[in-house]
Formats: sequence, structure tokens, C-alpha cells
Amino acid sequence: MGKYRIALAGNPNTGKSTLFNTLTGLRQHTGNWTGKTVAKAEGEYLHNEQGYIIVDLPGTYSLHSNSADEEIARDYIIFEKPDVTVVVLDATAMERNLNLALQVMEMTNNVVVCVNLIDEAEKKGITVDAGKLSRSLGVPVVKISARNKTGLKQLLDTIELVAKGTLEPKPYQVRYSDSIEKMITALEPGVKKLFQDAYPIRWVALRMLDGDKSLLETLQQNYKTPSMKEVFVNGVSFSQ
Ligand SMILES: Nc1nc2c(ncn2[C@@H]2O[C@H](COP(=O)(O)OP(=O)(O)OP(=O)(O)O)[C@@H](O)[C@H]2O)c(=O)[nH]1
Ligand SMILES: [Mg+2]
Repeated sequence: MGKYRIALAGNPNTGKSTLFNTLTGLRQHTGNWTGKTVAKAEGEYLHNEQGYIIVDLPGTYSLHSNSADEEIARDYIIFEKPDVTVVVLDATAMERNLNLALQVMEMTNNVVVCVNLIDEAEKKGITVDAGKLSRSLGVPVVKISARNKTGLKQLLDTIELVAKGTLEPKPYQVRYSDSIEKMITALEPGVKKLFQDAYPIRWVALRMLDGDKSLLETLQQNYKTPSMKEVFVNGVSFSQ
């Protein structure tokens, strides 16, 4: 049985590395992301005799093309297609943190939301209703304290269910204004023709509307296009 691959995404300072270190202990190695000077931490853990490879993604507020950190986190989710992406949220700053969760939910269905720093939230009198949040988001929500090591078993059990396909999240999709939704619908068939099912179609259409040229180039470079392509110019066939 192969190992499942898990990515930890989230805003900076939400406890991703604390969780990563707790889960992997000494079974981790660090290096740099290919072609970047950003540190990469990858490690392994066992749960119910199943191996997992877990990657600690750089902390980011969004997943567009604003910085090397954002590109790394985005590219990992889109190109490496982890079996589960765990979005780590700070329970004391839910509104700000949920923005990233919604972005990840546009990129993949296999999402688990992990509400961390629950100890800190309790001290401040903040309660998070995991059941209600889960029903609203359409993905499982688990509350933990990475520092106090509470909720970890439930988190690992939930990751297991999603990795194995026993639990299939149905992430809520943000609805944009009618005019944007119309443009998404108009672009989707073309995106599908270009990339088939290699990338999430609605998400690519949204990035096109963003005018994110560098991303579109990266998508094309990574997409296996045939080396010889026949194009017609004024009815004359060319190979390129
Ligand atoms: N009270 C409390 N503090 C925590 C918890 N988890 C992490 N922290 C603290 O939060 C701070 C940030 O934790 P990190 O694990 O470095 O956060 P990170 O998400 O890896 O941050 P970046 O790598 O910058 O994105 C540290 O001081 C941790 O000790 C928790 O469950 N409860
Ligand atoms: Mg970190």
C-alpha cells in the first residue's frame, strides 16, 4: 500500500509547523523548493499502520501569483495533487483565515479544515461550532490545539477517511456576481478543451478573468502537450 500525500496550507502563524513537527517528529527532512530559496519541510507519519507523507507549505494569505511563497503553495496543490490538503486556521481569527480555505476549496475537493489554537480561542471566550462550519463549507472541520496536542487523533482519522475516499468532501463554491458567473460559464468549455481534467476548470477560468498570465504560462508548461502540433494558417498545414 503506497503512502498518502498530505499538504498543510494556511495563513502565516496558524501553527502549521507546530502540527507538522508534532506529527512527524524526527521523520522529516528540510531542503529548498525546486528553483526557489524558500525552505521546504517534508516528513512522514504513520496512522493506523498507513504511511503518510506530509508537506508543510509556506504560510500565505492567498494563492495567487503575488509572491514565491504563494506560487509554491498554489503549484503544489495544482500540480502535485496531494491526496488531502489540510487548511490550518487560527481559531482566534476565523474570518480572515477562512478566505484561504475558500480559495483552496476552489482548487481541490479533498480538503480538511483544521481549526487550530482552540486553547487560545477558549481563553478569549471564542467558541467555534465545528458541525455548523462543516455543514456550511461542505468539508470536514476538526478543532485542535497543536501546542497542547488535543484533537490530533480526530484530525488523523478524518484525513484518513478523505485520503481513502470513504469521506468525499463537497466544498462550497463561492458565487461571484452574475456578470462574472456568466463569464466563467462562457470560458469553461474552452478551458476543458485545453487542459481536459488536468486542472480544476472553474478555478482556471477564474484565474483567466484575473488576467494571471504567469499562472497560465505555468499551466501550459506543465501540461503534457504533444511535441508536434498541427496548426492551420489560411488553410495551410504547419507543424510546430
Ligand atoms: N496557544 C497555542 N499556540 C500555538 C498553537 N499552535 C501553534 N502555536 C504557536 O503559534 C506560533 C506560530 O506557530 P507555527 O507553527 O510556527 O506557525 P506556522 O503556521 O508554521 O507559521 P508560518 O510558517 O509563518 O506560516 C508559535 O509561537 C506556536 O508555538 C496552539 O495550538 N495553541
Ligand atoms: Mg511554519
